[in-house]
Amino acid sequence: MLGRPPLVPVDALNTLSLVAEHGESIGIVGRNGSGKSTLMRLISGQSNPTRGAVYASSVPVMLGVNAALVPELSGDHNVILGCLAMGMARAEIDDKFASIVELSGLGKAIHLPMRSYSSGMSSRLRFAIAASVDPEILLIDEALNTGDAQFRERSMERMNELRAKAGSVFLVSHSLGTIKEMCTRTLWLDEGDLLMDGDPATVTKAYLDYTRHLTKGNVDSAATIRDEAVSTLVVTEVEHQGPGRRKL
Ligand SMILES: Nc1ncnc2c1ncn2[C@@H]1O[C@H](COP(=O)(O)OP(=O)(O)OP(=O)(O)O)[C@@H](O)[C@H]1O
Repeated sequence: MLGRPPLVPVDALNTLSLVAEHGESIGIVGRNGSGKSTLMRLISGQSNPTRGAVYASSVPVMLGVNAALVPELSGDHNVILGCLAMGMARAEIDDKFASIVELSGLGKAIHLPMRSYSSGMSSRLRFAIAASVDPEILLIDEALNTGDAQFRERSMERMNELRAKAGSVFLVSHSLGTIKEMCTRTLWLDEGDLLMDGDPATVTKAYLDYTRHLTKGNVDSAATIRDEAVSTLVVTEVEHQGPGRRKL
């Protein structure tokens, strides 16, 4: 039968509460569909929570400028457009222009229309534009991390620089090595629930144990690991913030 597809409500993320301190680099791990990107979108303000609120000392910036770019325009015009969309003044764009083009590694292709780029080339340009901001609160979703080996290395360098400058970083990654290497704290999400919030080595070990048991079909032992993880959670109560803070 033709007609409208049924609307299916999805609880992408259930009630959770946490405080990120200045200087923390917080990794987020979890299976596909566990709510990691949703949490990042809530923190960045790209989505609004159905209930609750996010308070931040400055505007959190997600590494990515997808919506702003125009395929018909050349790479260099898109650099300007992307930077304007991120709120940069023209003088700042002029200062940063050369380094953005260099980071993109596109060479002469920067003068060609973006629609002529391969998907890897487009990602490189997007990343180079996005990485030109120096936010206090930085959000990195691994899904953005594309490109060839050479570009990955260069983008990692720039990400490390950004992380070093930023006050707080949130990093979503399926690479537990990256999480352990780069983060001071790790959150484990599963089916929209926050299961664990602690040091990266402990949390990634529990998560890995859990997925191994699930892969082997040991549903009961996986559930035990899940329950143990949840029992370590300490509920953070966040009070309504006073002046100087903004509700996002
Ligand atoms: N725009 C959307 N419309 C409907 N459901 C959505 C939408 N975005 C996310 N979801 C659902 O919300 C849940 C959480 O998705 P989310 O993208 O946050 O997961 P994730 O942990 O980032 O997954 P992955 O590791 O696959 O990137 C999933 O069940 C997903 O299907």
